Parts: sequence; structure tokens; C-alpha cells
Amino acid sequence: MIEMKGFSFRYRGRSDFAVSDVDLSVAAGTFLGITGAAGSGKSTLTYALNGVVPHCYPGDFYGSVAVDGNDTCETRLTDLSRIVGSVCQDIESQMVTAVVEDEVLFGLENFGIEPSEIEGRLSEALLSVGIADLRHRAISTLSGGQKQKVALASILALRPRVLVLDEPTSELDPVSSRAVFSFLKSYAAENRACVVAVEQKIGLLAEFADDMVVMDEGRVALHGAPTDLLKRPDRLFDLGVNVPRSTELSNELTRRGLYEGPVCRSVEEAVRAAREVLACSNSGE
Ligand SMILES: Nc1ncnc2c1ncn2[C@@H]1O[C@H](COP(=O)(O)OP(=O)(O)OP(=O)(O)O)[C@@H](O)[C@H]1O
Repeated sequence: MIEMKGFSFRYRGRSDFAVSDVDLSVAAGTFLGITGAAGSGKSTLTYALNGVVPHCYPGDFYGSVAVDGNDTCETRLTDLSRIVGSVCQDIESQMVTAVVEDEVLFGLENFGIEPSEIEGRLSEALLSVGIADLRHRAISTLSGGQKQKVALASILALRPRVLVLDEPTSELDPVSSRAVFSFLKSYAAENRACVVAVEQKIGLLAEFADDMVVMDEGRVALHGAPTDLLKRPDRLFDLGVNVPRSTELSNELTRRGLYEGPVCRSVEEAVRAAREVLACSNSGE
């Protein structure tokens, strides 16, 4: 669904490359998480997927990027937007109407969705991110997290085959963040879609993403299953990424030969691991 081959990009006027020599292949049905230190090129990767690079930000573009078989350089932004739905970091700039319902309707009407389908898509999108009750609210009265959910619902209503999200939970509380990520995982699997999310909260990413990329100075430094990457806390630390405390605990228990289970990504998993270790030590006494 996504094919990047030798992709490099340097913004006009910059001497250094924002992204260098990235090869990335993402199959339909995959939820890919991207993390890494500030300025490592995460957003630029997402811009290459939705066509913002090079259509809006000019510069030197090398290699190729294709989504669902369409070369992003050669495909017009309006055509790309029918395949790739994006939620950017700056939510305010994404809002074009004053009321939640109108915000979702705006995209549906612009995409020429059949009138008979509109109500179903609108209510389903609001429900999927847990904001059905905000349908008639003025956007100016919403919190940052609620606005983030409106932006996500507006894109989900369009049912894109590729969904690109730049820090979609930055304004959300932990419960809402997990709910959104859990929904995104099922969205990818059930629709054979690709979801690509840039996220700093690596525990959250590791819990829900199928595949994870860690960027460093414009390059892919690590790429693999999240649970495999979490077993390398020192390398992650060098790349500016801290593993969750729960992961530190399970890695340490494994290192001491006390625990052989999977790496922990959340407090719940760490509690389970700790219980397992205690049960073993009690039975051994
Ligand atoms: N519009 C732009 N014009 C010029 N340089 C840019 C532009 N956007 C990003 N850059 C540069 O490209 C490099 C990668 O930036 P990018 O925003 O892709 O990284 P990031 O990992 O998403 O960072 P952050 O986590 O801070 O959002 C940085 O050196 C940045 O200064």
C-alpha cells in the first residue's frame, strides 16, 4: 500500500536533508508507528505520504514514494487526498467551519459522497472517536483534545485507504489516547487500510502498532515489531526515545533470569508479569 524507495528530501534553502535514503514498504492492513527525537524527520515522512512534500513544500526530492500504486510526485494533491487522509499537528489550521457537525459534513460534501450515505458516515465517525455528544457544539468552545477528535472524525468519515496522523494524541488524556489507538488498529485491520501515526508515547505505540520505525537524523534507525524494539532500551535511549517504566521492569526481570514472558508495554502488562514472577518464586519456596 505504501512504497518508499530511496526517498530523500531537502527543503528548499536548507543545506541538510530532512530525510535521507528511506526504504519503507507498508502492507495493507498495517498500523505503522513512527517515533524518534525532535527534528529526526518524522513529519517530513508523513508529508511525503500525503503529498505536502513536494507539492506544498518545494525542495530536492530523490527516490520515489507511492501510495496505493500512485506516485505522490506525479499525482495531484486533490487526487491524493481521496486516498490519503491526514491529521496534522496543527489542528487549528485544519478546522474550516464553526460547528462540529459542519466540520465533518464539509469533507463528505466536498468528496461528493451520496446524500443517502452522509448521515450514516457522520454519526459513525463521531461515535468512533467518542464525540457523538459534541455534534452540535461550536468548535471554538472545545478543548484541545476534543478538537483533535473532531479532526480525526472528519478524516475517518471519508474512509481513506491510507490514514496519516502526526501526533494524534498530543492533547488527549491516557484513556482517550488508548481508545483512539485501539480504534485505529481495528480501522487498519478491518478495512485493509494503512494507518501511519507519528507518536512520542512509545508505550502506546508499542501496544497497538503492528510495525514501528524509529527515525534518527532523517534516516530509519530501527524498524521492526514494537516488542522486538522495546528489548533494546539502550539503543532507543541513544536515539532519544525512552522506553516505558513497565518495559524497563520486564527487561530487567528477563535480564536476571526471573521472567521469560513477552516484553511489557503497559502497567497492566507489568502487573501481570510481576504476579507471574511472584507466583513462581512462591511455588519454588
Ligand atoms: N518547512 C520546512 N522548511 C525547512 N526545513 C524544515 C521544514 N520542516 C522541517 N524542516 C527541517 O527538516 C528536519 C526534519 O524536521 P521534521 O519536522 O520532519 O522532524 P520531526 O521528527 O517531525 O520533528 P518534531 O518531532 O519536532 O516535529 C529538521 O531539521 C527541520 O528543521
